[in-house]
Amino acid sequence: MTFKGYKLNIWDIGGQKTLRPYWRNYYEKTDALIWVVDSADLARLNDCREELHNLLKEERLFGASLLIFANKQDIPSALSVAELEKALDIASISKRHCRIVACSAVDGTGLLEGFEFVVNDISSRIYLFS
Ligand SMILES: Nc1nc2c(ncn2[C@@H]2O[C@H](COP(=O)(O)OP(=O)(O)OP(=O)(O)O)[C@@H](O)[C@H]2O)c(=O)[nH]1
Repeated sequence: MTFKGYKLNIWDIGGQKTLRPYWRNYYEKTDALIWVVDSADLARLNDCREELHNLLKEERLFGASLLIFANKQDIPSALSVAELEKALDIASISKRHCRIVACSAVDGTGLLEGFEFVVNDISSRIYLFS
């Protein structure tokens, strides 16, 4: 995908438990993590928080920008960004460029805002070190 003149190579990696051991195959040279949360699925929030915080311990991902998409905002019962920040303990994520953006993959809300954050954050890093 090309966005704002940058070519993005994006891998959609399944979140199911059986697929999680394969996540490690994608850590090398990853510039950004996009963590998509089902904001309407309260039952999986604890698991979601634990997996996210475990993933962030991975040394090879220390430099990666983190975008959290609070997806499914089109569903009336979806948690707000503020509620998700609390449930996922986002405040404890330090030393990392992190943004949480409300979105809906169904109607497209928030997707541009999220990708703009990712691309701006990565590009500012690239220019800083080049
Ligand atoms: N209402 C609504 N439904 C959505 C939205 N995004 C995805 N879905 C639905 O949620 C279901 C699961 O979507 P997937 O894209 O398969 O979810 P996934 O997270 O990629 O699943 P894994 O790859 O197994 O982790 C599908 O029925 C989608 O249509 C959204 O923003 N709003």
